[in-house]
Amino acid sequence: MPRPADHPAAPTGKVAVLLVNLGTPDAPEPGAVKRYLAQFLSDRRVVEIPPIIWQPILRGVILTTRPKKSAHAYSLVWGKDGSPLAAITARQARALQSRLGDAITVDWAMRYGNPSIAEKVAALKDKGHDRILFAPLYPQYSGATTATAVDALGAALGKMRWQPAIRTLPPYHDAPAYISALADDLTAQLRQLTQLPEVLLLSFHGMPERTLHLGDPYHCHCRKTARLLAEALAPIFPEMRVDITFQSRFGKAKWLEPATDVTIAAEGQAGTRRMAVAMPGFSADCLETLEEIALQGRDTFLAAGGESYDALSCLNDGEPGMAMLESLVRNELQGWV
Ligand SMILES: C=CC1=C(C)c2cc3[nH]c(cc4nc(cc5[nH]c(cc1n2)c(C)c5CCC(=O)O)C(CCC(=O)O)=C4C)c(C)c3C=C
Ligand SMILES: [Fe+2]
Ligand SMILES: [Fe+2]
Repeated sequence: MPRPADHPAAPTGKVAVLLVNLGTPDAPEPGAVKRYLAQFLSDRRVVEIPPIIWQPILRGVILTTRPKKSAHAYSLVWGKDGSPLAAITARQARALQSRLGDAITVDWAMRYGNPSIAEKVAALKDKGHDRILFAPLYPQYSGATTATAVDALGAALGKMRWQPAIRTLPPYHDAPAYISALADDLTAQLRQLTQLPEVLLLSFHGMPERTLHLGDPYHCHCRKTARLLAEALAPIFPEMRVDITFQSRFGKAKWLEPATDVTIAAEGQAGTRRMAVAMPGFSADCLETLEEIALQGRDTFLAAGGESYDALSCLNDGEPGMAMLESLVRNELQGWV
């Protein structure tokens, strides 16, 4: 039977993978950073203070002071392709696309800023993708990252008459493919250093400590990743100590400890001469790895008496990380392709 002339086009039958990361400003300028921070820090999954108390602090204090300081920090790491987080996430999507082939579409979106989850899900559906694997690139689950990304997806679906079927990539903090990708990648980076570090810090993004007591598994996920990674590295580098720390403290509440900056200073003061820092919880290098850890971390360590300091790269779009992502994604796509 021919389709009536006034029937809308209804493409179907395609499968997509949508990689998702946190988001970043559109430019390293105070105005763009302010717009980004206003959206990010108004998310009640991120700052769990009642809006009646938090919004006056955010609008009156934080958004009048932090954008200028953060914009300067962003300008130190901004590349010719823009923000490192966005540029690397785009490269990861391209690399995964060529690994998966044309039968599956790979795209990427950000929880805050651009490109948004809502616009990407709508565009994929319009082009006939009625099955979408939604993949937040956070190995360790937290309410402030994984859950809020899925919330944004739910809000986007809530506006659609004809929703695609959805699967979400589970956290992969203890997946053998993730641990071995990290171990292989860090081994290669450590072997390129002129001298091995005495200590390797595994620095994860922090969270308020109370989230642990409220049942967020983030802390346990980070500790398990750190333990498995330390076990994988121990036979290769038996002389090197491996410690876990938490970085990027924000606000006045107590955050998970030990803090990375405090530990870097304490190591230098205690006589450690050579230190390296890896950040296994970040899928892509970003402000927090390139500025806070690579730049500020070095200053802190050298000022405390240390002699050599190396911030190691995240998995980014390198071979070990992309092979891991391909295997995680193929596993979740079973039955769809
Ligand atoms: C990897 C996991 C992350 C967790 C967990 C996380 C929690 C968290 N973050 C803030 C506040 C800020 N984070 C900022 C930057 C930022 N955070 C992550 C990842 C996690 N955050 C990334 C990848 C980035 C980098 C973004 C980029 O553009 O490169 C910032 C903005 C930068 C700044 O002004 O310092 C803030 C603010 C909180 C409060 C929180 C947990 C509750
Ligand atoms: Fe953060
Ligand atoms: Fe724990």
